[in-house]
Amino acid sequence: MTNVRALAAQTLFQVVDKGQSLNTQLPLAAKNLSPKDKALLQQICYGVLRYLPSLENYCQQLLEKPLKGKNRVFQFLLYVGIYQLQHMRVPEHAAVAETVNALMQMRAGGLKGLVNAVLRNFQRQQDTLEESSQGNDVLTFNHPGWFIKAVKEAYPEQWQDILEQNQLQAPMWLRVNQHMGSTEEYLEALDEAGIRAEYYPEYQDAIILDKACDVAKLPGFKQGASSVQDAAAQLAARLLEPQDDELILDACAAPGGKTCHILELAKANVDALDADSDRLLRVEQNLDRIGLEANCIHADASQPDTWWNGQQYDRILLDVPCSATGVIRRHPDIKWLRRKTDIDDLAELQGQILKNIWPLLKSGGTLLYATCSVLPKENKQQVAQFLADNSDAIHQPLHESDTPEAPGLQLLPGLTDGFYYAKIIKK
Ligand SMILES: C[S@@+](CC[C@H](N)C(=O)[O-])C[C@H]1O[C@@H](n2cnc3c(N)ncnc32)[C@H](O)[C@@H]1O
Repeated sequence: MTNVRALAAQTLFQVVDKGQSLNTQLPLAAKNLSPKDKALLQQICYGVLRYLPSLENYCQQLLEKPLKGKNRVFQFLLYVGIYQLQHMRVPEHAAVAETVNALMQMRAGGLKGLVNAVLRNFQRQQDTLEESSQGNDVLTFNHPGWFIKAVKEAYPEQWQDILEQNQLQAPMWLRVNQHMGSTEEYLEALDEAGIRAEYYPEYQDAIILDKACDVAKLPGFKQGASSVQDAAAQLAARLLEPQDDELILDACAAPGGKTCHILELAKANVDALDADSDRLLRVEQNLDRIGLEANCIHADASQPDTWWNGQQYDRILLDVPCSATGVIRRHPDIKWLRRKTDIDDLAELQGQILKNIWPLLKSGGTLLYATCSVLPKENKQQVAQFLADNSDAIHQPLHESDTPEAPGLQLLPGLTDGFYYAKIIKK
């Protein structure tokens, strides 16, 4: 099947109804597409996931009854059609023609009349339909209700801004490999290659590109001169402050962005651990490209007795599994795949990993706890509880208002992704 709209409808059905991640479904759907069609498929899938509640609301009003059972996938095709009309400014005749072509390819020509009518009625009634979202937070901000409530509670002043940022396309940040040259030098190389970029000195190794570009066009990418990594994620290695010859544990390492950064900053001995063997392979691939080495271990960080050799670490990075609610703009499927109950389960797992990894740290050693979440339960509440439970854990402030009761540095999505860091030293 090569019709991009049909592929988008199938992909969205797999993600929203079948709970599959967009990261796994998109490459499967895009396998035989040209680069241009790949980009279109991605744009449509990201867009529909960004505006799903609104699209559902319009269809609810435009259809007598929702499409169900074996016709359910065509409900997603309607979302694709409406998304094109509302956000991509595709002319009505083209949006209808392309969507009908998709129907033909999906062997559902019988739905032509219905799809035609829904898309044309959407155009006619667009203003009224859009007004029907007013006063409803879920339809206004296009996030699940439980998440809006949690963000409102945690950030009474900033909740709207956070939700609006999540709807935007994320910028492309690079990490410059300090082994191979300075950030300023790489900025010059980008300029020579005609790639416009900017440097924010507070994110020492990071450069933001004006426009996302194919990594093959980046100077020295193949040789490891730079990597794609958000500036907030780049703070991990800098805050950990790795030193030459130290023994360091990166306990949840895959796909290895932070492992590579640690090794770019120091000639350290790094154990890179992950519970997912497929993802651990990606750590090895990333290390290979950069030409650095770590000891990759497939194991469960919450059960050190199954893999630890008894040698304590100088530094530990705990980039724990989390809700990923700080990176929704990069992964809009997170909004629909995460459930409210997942947060309690994740917080329990994070607490378990933190507790069981702590004995592996040397006296005087540093532990950096990190998540790409914006939810306090996974972040400051988690670390505050840990500090209260462990008298040998000394809280190390990362900024002026970082206290043991409300510990850590919480970055919200905007210039960078949403991230959380807390630094703890062992007595
Ligand atoms: C946030 S990601 C890590 C990202 C990584 N640090 C980087 O910068 O590329 C969390 C990782 O934790 C791994 N993970 C989940 N549960 C784990 C466990 N019990 N022990 C070790 N790793 C685990 C997941 O497979 C996932 O790769």
